Amino acid sequence: MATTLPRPSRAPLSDPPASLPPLPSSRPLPGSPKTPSSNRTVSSSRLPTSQAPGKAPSTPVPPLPTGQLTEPRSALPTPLSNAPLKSPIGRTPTTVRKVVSISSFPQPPKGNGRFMSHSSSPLAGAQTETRRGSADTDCSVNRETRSKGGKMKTHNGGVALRTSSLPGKGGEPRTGPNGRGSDALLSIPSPPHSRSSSAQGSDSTGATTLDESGDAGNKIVSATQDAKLKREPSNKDGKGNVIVSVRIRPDLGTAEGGKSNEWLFDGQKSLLAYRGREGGDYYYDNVFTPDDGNDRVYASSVKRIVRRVMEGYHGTVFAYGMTGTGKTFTMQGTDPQPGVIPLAIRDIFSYIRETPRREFLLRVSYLEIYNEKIHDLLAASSTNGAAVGINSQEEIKLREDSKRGVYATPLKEEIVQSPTQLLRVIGRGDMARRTGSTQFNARSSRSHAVVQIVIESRDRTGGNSSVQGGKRSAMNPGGVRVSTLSLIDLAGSERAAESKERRTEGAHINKSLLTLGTIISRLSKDKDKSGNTTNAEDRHLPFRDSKLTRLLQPALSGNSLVSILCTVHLSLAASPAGNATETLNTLKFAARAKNSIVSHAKKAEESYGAGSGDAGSRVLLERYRMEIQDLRSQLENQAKAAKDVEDQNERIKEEKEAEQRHEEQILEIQLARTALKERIEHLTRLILSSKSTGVNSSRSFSSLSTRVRNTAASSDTIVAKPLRSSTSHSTLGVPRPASVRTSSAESADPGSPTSNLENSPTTPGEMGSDEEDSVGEYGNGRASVGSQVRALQADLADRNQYILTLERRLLHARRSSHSRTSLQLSPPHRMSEATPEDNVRRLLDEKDAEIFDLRARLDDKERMIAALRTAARKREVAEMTSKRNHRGSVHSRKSSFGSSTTNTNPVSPTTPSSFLASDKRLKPVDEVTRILDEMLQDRVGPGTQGRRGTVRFSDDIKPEVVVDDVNGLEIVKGEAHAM
Ligand SMILES: Nc1ncnc2c1ncn2[C@@H]1O[C@H](COP(=O)(O)OP(=O)(O)OP(=O)(O)O)[C@@H](O)[C@H]1O
Repeated sequence: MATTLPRPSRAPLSDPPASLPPLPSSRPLPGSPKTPSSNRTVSSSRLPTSQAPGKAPSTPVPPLPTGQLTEPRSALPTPLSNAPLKSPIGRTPTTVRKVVSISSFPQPPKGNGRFMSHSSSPLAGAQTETRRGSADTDCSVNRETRSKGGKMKTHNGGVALRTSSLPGKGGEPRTGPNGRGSDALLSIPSPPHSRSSSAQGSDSTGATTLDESGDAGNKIVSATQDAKLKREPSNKDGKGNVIVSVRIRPDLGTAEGGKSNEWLFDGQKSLLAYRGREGGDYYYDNVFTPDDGNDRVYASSVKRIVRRVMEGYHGTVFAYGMTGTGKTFTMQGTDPQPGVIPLAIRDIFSYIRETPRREFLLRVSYLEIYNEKIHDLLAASSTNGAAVGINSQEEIKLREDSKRGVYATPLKEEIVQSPTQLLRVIGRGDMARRTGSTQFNARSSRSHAVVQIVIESRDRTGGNSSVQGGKRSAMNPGGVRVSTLSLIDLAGSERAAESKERRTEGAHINKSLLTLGTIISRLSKDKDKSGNTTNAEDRHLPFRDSKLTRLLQPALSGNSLVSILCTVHLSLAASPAGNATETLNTLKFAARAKNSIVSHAKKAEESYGAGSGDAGSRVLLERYRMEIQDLRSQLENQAKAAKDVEDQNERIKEEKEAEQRHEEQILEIQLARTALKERIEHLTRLILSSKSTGVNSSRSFSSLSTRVRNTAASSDTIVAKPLRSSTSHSTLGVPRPASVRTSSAESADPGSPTSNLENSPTTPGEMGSDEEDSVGEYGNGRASVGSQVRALQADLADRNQYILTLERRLLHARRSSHSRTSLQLSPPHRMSEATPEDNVRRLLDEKDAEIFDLRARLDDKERMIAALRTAARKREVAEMTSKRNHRGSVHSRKSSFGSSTTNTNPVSPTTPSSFLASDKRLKPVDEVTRILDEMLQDRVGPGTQGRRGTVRFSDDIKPEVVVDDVNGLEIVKGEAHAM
């Protein structure tokens, strides 16, 4: 079985590190040991060709000693049955000078590969079946550009090497042209000290694997170890933690260089061979032919890393190569052919869309290292493509942090939310980047440009919430994971330039690239069991010798997944200018990188809280979440406070309104009381007291008593009918019974009607019996005075009661009036115009006017009452006088004089004859009183203008005018009813 086959020996990558990359001078780099080519040369003619294609050898082959130079291929016990290398013109290449042994390189893809010389590439389309997967296609299925026939193309287009021994599709064992039977190596375990180990279950190349758990580093077998070390299973997809690819730039139809049969490549086998001096076969994870577009380059070498970055790993992609070979084209691309950066951005956002359970925050920075100085390309504004103010920037330094690693500061970072925005930001940085014309590139990048996309992500549902002492609930999302994708377009290495500026730039560029090469080279040196380099000098890795290597330190030290895209231009390499060395150096750099970078990339840990220090505070997602929480609670508090204030204002407003209403009511009551008191005083003054002139006459009192009795007897209704009833009768339009108001009670207190009420007779019977008692007790005029006083007191009590009623009604009227006024003011437009003060003022004015009106009317009526009282008093006096006279005449007639009763109209000295003359026309006092009451009712009826409760005469009852001749007053009589 092929699995027992030992590995064929490999030529070690023993080229001196100093030779990579080349210095601008054309002279060989010092200390650049050369492996004797004779020992390394394999004549293609000596390669076994007899074996049938696809057939693996059955004979086990012992491994060659480590470091041993390759034997001629024909001598190798290799299962290969390589076809002879042929030039397109049928010339068999004489030698394959060196077989570059990269033990961990991925195996060539299945199928019938075919080596092609570079120059044949334009024709390759006719011979190859190109089935490039879209950029979305997974790498493992995307390498379907298959050249039929297993031919290796030469640069000038010839078929150089037939790799008929390669297996076809279907996972058959496959051997490389140099005898690397992948399956042959499967069962050989890696030694403990091997730097090349694959994580279990990882999907990677034999050399580098992605360690999902992040524990085991993935190691690369150095070339020197290659022969003796056992091989890891090789992954045909060539994907791992470190992916090294070489891209061959197509000729663009210009006379850029020469054609050569010395350069051969086979994209299918990821092989690039140089048949010239110091040449050899170089295997990589990918060799992209000139036919391969950016999408294929991305899908095979970067896509997987981008996905891993989204999952929490750090990733670094950089393009390396001499000037004009297509680094910028590969990284940026063009509109029809977007490069790695735009394709990565597209995938980043696709991943975000496909992962709803996590939330993301993206920020981007863009810097360039120009002449060993770092410039922020986003901080510099650009005008018409020219960087403005880039030189006046604050110096950007590199710092190191245990969490962040090496980083540039201060550096502007922009938060981006869409692919378009991200592309726009990067495009802005591109505008600010330095470019210049070189010998091989009209628009050459003169600086190393680093786009850094920081991805913060967090599980929305809380993730492993228990880690925080169980305090985090589902409401609190999980910890924040921060990963970084660095996309680097290095400046091109260049030989001596003509202009001074270009030379200075070139010197810096080459120095940094040289340092990078040195580090890569030293990393690939032999290591002892503990992983230390055996050579003491090689233990020192000069990361600090250049800004570029310092910045790349975390990635080169294994913290990151790495994809190196090396670009070559074989036409240039074959040009008479002698760029073959440069191209070779690029290939060697790529080979060493593949062989030396140990990536033990781990998923970034999730962090909780904003943390402390710069590293912690950079977790913007967490900071923003906390800020959002903080702002939310502030908002809630403010809303609560606002509501409290609103409630308080409402309460204050209500209290003010209530207070105002209360004040208004008090004012109204006071006004009403004042008015009523005044009226009572008036009325009290009008009522005759016992001390009044004329009342103290005994004759008068006796006659008064008689009159009262007579009046009471003549009337069906009893005196001292409470005015309450009178009022209600009046209101209902029913004629009120007459009341007797014939005397005054000096002691009556208008302010305390209750006390008067208590003493006042409430029933007609009481009143009547009192009168009778009084008459009976005294039997003269004096006896009736007491009765009169009681009657007056009763009358006063009634009036007080009446006042109370009036007060209530007045209050009620005010309220109704107030509410009507409010309603009138209520329309929105008026409300918005009138302030509450205006309303109150207007209301007060109305009330004042009303009070004034009422007072005026009250005055009128009081004057009328006064006149009527006077008239009534005179009439009563006259009556009493006439009765006394009558009794006297009867008595005298009965006794001695026998005087006649014909004189019915005796003239009293106190009674004017005119009053007596008008006796017939005068109406009883109680009727007048009733009219007055009704008039008073009119005064206090509901409504300010007496609309309701106003006393009106009905149409069918004509008011009767009684003329008081004594006072010259006209008294209107008539049955009234409330309207
Ligand atoms: N694969 C390719 N297909 C088509 N054109 C390409 C390809 N690669 C490079 N080119 C073209 O070659 C020219 C030089 O390429 P580019 O500027 O990318 O080289 P570079 O390596 O970035 O050079 P420098 O280091 O000087 O910046 C450009 O015009 C570019 O469009």
